[in-house]
Amino acid sequence: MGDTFPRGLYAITPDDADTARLLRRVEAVLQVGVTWLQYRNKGADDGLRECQARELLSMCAHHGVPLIINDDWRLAARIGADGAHLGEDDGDIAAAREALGPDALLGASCYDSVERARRATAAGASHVAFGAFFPSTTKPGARVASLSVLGAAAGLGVPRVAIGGITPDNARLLVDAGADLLAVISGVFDAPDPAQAVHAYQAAFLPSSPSETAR
Ligand SMILES: Cc1ncc(COP(=O)(O)OP(=O)(O)O)c(N)n1
Ligand SMILES: Cc1nc(C(=O)O)sc1CCOP(=O)(O)O
Ligand SMILES: [Mg+2]
Repeated sequence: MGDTFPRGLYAITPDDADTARLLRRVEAVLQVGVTWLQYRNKGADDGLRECQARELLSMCAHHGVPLIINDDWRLAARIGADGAHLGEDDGDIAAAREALGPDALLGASCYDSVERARRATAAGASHVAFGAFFPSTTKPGARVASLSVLGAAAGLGVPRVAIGGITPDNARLLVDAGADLLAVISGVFDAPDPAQAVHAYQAAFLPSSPSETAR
């Protein structure tokens, strides 16, 4: 069943008030290829967020990459984005599903709770996110999740996203534990070479080489 789920890198934008610079940074990553992009900007006012979201949506459409809007399903609906991501303080999943329609990507933050993921899926979430699995410089206060939550959520029938402090070095651990998508901010956008970092995350989804499995 999980064979048909989307897999790969789910890049999330860093807070950047300079729209031209943000678009350059994202373009470099989209050129290599990511599975999904999330627009997240915790520092922008409503006007800047809508402007940046609209620019990113047209860039993502050009690259064939779905754009998911963090926090604000109304903004996602207004601009025709591909979906929204909601945490525990970001509104009602069922209301968002109703507004966005049956085909929208609708993610729910589930932290370390399979029960929360079960409820979110029943309310209309199309995928569920767990984390933080490792210390995150972006969100130092994030709640901690254990690897076992990914396996425990396998039966929900929706893709499982892992987030929080994910680096190319720990990425395979999460994929092996059941993550379908790896959601990453700093590991991509703060990397000295973001394009090279994208390749490194993509490698975590490839089968292990025979020399690695023999070890
Ligand atoms: C893919 C993904 N997973 C989790 C989050 C975190 O959502 P939330 O808890 O609402 O925190 P903020 O991102 O809004 O600070 C996410 N954005 N994306
Ligand atoms: C936005 C966010 N949510 C988290 C959660 O655990 O729900 S961790 C996190 C930060 C992710 O950024 P980085 O890849 O730089 O660690
Ligand atoms: Mg949120």
